[in-house]
Amino acid sequence: MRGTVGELGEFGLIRELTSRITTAPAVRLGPGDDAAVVAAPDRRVVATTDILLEGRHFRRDWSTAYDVGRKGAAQNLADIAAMGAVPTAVLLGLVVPADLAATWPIELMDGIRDECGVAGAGVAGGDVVRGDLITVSITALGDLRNREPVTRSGARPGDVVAVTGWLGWSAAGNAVLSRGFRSPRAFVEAHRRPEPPYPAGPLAAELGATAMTDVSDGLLADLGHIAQASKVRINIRSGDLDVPAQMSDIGSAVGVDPLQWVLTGGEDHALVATFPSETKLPARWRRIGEVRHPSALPRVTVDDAPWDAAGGWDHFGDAESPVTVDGA
Ligand SMILES: Nc1ncnc2c1ncn2[C@@H]1O[C@H](COP(=O)(O)OP(=O)(O)OP(=O)(O)O)[C@@H](O)[C@H]1O
Ligand SMILES: Cc1ncc(C[n+]2csc(CCOP(=O)(O)O)c2C)c(N)n1
Ligand SMILES: [Mg+2]
Repeated sequence: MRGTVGELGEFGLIRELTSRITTAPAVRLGPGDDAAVVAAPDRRVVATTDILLEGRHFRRDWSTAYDVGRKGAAQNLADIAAMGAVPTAVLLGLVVPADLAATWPIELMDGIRDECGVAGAGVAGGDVVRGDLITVSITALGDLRNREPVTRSGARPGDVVAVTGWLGWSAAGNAVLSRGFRSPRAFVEAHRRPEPPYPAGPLAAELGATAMTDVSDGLLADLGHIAQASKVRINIRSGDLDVPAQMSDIGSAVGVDPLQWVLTGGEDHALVATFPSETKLPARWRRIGEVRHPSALPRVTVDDAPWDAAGGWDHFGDAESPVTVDGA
């Protein structure tokens, strides 16, 4: 594909994008009509939306269009899994400049399609608009399969806190990239393409998880949402967190405590959940803490003490990008 988006035109672009998607069981009527038709066997639909903005969520010199597609789909599909649901379909709202190479949105769509394929979902439709900054707005739908949704508000004192998936890898990759390096590759790749453990969400629901969320803003920040919604305190035991040797090496090289990445780095989309203490945790879930009664301490503590360094990502916070600004 040669030329720009402007040369292709709106309908030419839509034709290129939709010609690349594959079928999925839940998408009964895909792109091409005024709206799509998506099966909802449970009769309740789980729905979520997330925006990726060029410069804020991704940089074209750090990530390929394909990577951005994988990541944009992943962060939405992870939200569906975090409700204990199975992803069914996504819709793509896309803003692109007219002078953008046409290959960019096409490769983006390839990434979205492939990540949807990992999670079992399909692309049901979307919209394209011309604008100055690339904006990728994805909406994902999911099915509860006759189970109750796992909300943020069900954690109870005595529950155990467990996590599955990666923590701190994306933030370490971000730190590497923002210093102008391209390696170690594993961390850079983790930043470009998170790997949420999709099937673990419905499995946790099946096992009676009392609360769950995906880690998008940082473990402490996202557990803070659970603690607040559940009116409890959550304590994390730092000794139970995995800090890989290579992450420590990067930390030493750039002068950041790697535990800061594990505790406050977002974008890995690990799943963190609370379970009744007697639950036998499935393989790959690691126990990292426990739910306590509220006290004078902050809602989330590390080793039963306040965590004084930056807590996580806030788009409107003072330290807007706590994991990229020298890791503090
Ligand atoms: N503009 C908005 N209008 C209505 N509800 C919103 C809006 N922005 C956020 N929310 C709601 O607020 C809640 C928290 O949103 P948030 O974006 O923090 O969750 P998330 O998608 O899990 O996190 P992340 O965006 O970091 O992936 C969600 O239920 C979301 O639907
Ligand atoms: C170029 C660039 N700079 C910084 C970051 C880091 N970052 C951006 S948004 C976010 C939290 C989740 O956002 P949201 O709540 O919108 O899902 C994080 C950790 C990045 N990915 N790319
Ligand atoms: Mg989430």
